[in-house]
Amino acid sequence: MFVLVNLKAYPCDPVAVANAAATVADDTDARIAVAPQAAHLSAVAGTGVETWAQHVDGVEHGSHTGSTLAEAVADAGAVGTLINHSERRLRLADVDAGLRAAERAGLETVVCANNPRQVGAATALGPDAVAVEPPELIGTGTPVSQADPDVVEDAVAAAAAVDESVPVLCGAGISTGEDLAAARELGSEGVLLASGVAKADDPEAALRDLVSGV
Ligand SMILES: O=C[C@H](O)COP(=O)(O)O
Repeated sequence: MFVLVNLKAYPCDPVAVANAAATVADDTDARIAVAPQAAHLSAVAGTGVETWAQHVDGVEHGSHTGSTLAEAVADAGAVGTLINHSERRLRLADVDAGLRAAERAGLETVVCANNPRQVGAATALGPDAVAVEPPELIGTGTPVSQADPDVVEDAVAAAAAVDESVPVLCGAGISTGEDLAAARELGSEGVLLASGVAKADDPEAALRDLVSGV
């Protein structure tokens, strides 16, 4: 199971969370990655934790003020990127362009989708993985894997119908080992989570609990 921790724009200490994630990953052999704000990528990568971007734009080097360039993200130490997070939704053409930019820069990709139909469409664009996240459960602490198991199973089926080699992650409200174990039972190969770690008083303890479900 892949545990991808998105720090969003939460007021946590990204380096402290990254150090906690690196420690837990080393102790447990779990695959844990942290996706901080773009401005914090270098600092987070400096901890040795697997580092992901929250977004890249579908642009190349050139006149693109304010954009997030895939090559710059990779130079800062990221090895992967989210695309089309529910809080950073893109048009289909921009998801495609973001994927091609990430590929060009050698970044692994997870394309997010709100429901199984979108998972099928996202899979057709050729990402390394897709993640299903019902927007209404994001940030609620109510885990998708227990509150809405059908959406996870249907997402796994939707991705497999397009390309069986593309793994499915699930996210929204995941915070415990029990939530992660439930996700795995439904066919998910990883979890995308944020508040359960970024807002935890003790991120290391939160991560240890999570990976107990691996
Ligand atoms: O990127 C993470 C997801 O939006 C889930 O957020 P959450 O774990 O706070 O529900």
